[in-house]
Amino acid sequence: MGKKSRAKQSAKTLTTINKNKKELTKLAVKLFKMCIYSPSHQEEWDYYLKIHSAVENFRKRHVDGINYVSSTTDKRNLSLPVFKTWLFENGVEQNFVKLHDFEDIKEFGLIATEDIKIDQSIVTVPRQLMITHEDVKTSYLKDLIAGNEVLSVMPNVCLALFLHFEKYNPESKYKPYLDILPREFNTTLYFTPEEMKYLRGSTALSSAVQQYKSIVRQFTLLYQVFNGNHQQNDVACLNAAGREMFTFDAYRWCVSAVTTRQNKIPALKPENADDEDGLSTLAMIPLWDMFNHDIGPMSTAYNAQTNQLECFAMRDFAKDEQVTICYGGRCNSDLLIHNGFVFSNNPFDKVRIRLGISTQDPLYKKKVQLLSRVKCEANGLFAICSMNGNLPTSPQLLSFLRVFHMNEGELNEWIAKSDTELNYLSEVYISGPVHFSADIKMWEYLENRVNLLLLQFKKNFEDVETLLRNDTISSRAKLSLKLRIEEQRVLTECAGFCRQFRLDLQQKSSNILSNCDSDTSRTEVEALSRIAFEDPKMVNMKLVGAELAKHDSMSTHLQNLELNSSGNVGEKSMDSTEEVRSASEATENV
Ligand SMILES: C[S@@+](CC[C@H](N)C(=O)[O-])C[C@H]1O[C@@H](n2cnc3c(N)ncnc32)[C@H](O)[C@@H]1O
Repeated sequence: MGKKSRAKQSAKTLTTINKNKKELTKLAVKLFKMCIYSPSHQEEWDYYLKIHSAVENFRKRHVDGINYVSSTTDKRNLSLPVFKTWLFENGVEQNFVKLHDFEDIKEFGLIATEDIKIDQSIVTVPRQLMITHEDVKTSYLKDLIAGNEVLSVMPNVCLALFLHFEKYNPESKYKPYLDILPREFNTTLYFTPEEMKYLRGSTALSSAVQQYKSIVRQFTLLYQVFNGNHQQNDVACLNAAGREMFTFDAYRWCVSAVTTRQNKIPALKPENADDEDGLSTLAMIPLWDMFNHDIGPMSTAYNAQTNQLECFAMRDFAKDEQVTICYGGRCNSDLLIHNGFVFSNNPFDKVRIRLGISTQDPLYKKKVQLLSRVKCEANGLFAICSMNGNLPTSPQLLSFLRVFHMNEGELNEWIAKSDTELNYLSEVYISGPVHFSADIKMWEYLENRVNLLLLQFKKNFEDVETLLRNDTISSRAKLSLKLRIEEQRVLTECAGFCRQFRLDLQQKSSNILSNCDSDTSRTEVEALSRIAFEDPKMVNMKLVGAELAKHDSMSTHLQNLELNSSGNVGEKSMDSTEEVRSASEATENV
């Protein structure tokens, strides 16, 4: 080809690229607008299909226009030797554990090189090796973060973006770490509609769609920042390959790397902290984030004197056994959406069910008034918890159900009570005057509601076990199905509890009534009721209720590190389904 025709050809290519870019920017704007919409529960599946298809269209066009060869090998284990040397050279200590490739499940983890005793120190990671939000804020992303509405309030988005730019930084000090990370994840951001469809009928679908929508919205916003016509210095100074390679796939990879591995550690300077208390900052912690999860005590702490993270064995481990840590009390839907796995018989599991007071209810206003005094939504999602020897109901659910069932007289009586007295509404057994008939109705209602959900599931998934054995169904689809099976377990336990508790109440109620006649005063009935509930089981339930309430109001503690998987890389402004979560859950969301 001659000089002239080569020049003509490259001018033509440039025009095509620019045209493609313009079209992509238009598409990004359109996608962004689609993601502002909040679909109703009924619309949510069709809405998800619509966004998913638009994203696929965008992905295809975008990737077609990119010509970049990654320096990272497809095989993760080829990066292991360099990673190990990097850890050693940077002062990471590993005692009695080594990295292992569990090829059959496509996961890395750690195994014991000899017998390990509980509380033995197994891994120590110096702070300099971690990627913290505190550091990201002062990195080359500093100006961009400070001037961007989303980035300035969302530490996890900043971490994701930093991972992205470091991946395309040939000089990155974190390269050995980035190269060892999984090539893709099983978070629901990677699910196709075919894999997601098994979540239909579960409120986990709403959370998964909400997460998908938030990430698409963030992506389209950032895409416009990196591809705008008039780039400010804060963007123009960033690595060109990083900007060019900012695809949806790249972003969901970074987001998933963050949600599956992020953690909170104490901030060095309170003014740099992510929380209002000035305490913590988000961090990615190499090697420690290679531990897989099992149930057990929290066994990692941050040593503020040495500025390193110290991990101890949460139990005894035999030589060659996989060494695990506990990620904390996550329910399975959060684990699936943010961590890409489901844990069987998870004692921290909970299933959120949708409940609401109808606006047509003549007592709607009074019920809303009373509910707002106990900080409970009149319409939203309420948790049914895995029992694990405790109660299946959260304090919020109990308050809601009691208010939901009140007649006008009861509502007036309760509205007149002090805030302290209103706390009784969230106790499993209300001390003081016992409202038998209302509580019997309440437990019966919950039992019926839960049984209805169980029936629906049976109708839709007649033979779920066969589906799980079916080789033509993808492993991600099987994760959705596994979640549904776990939900069934939690709901079945709850229905059993409601039934037993209601029968107990009915029995006690009839015992009391048989000791009364028309002359028995209200005070005497109340005294009899109290005696009826003084049996060990009821007293025990009351204690459990109080314990649970205490637990619910606890936020994650800093010194005991939890893998902070439920910290959504979602927008700060949560939609209505998120807002109704209990206070403890809200604090977990970064
Ligand atoms: C912090 S990383 C642990 C290291 C990870 N296995 C790897 O290969 O890099 C968390 C991820 O490990 C996997 N994982 C951890 N615990 C698990 C478990 N109990 N069952 C299944 N997968 C698990 C999930 O993919 C999760 O997103």
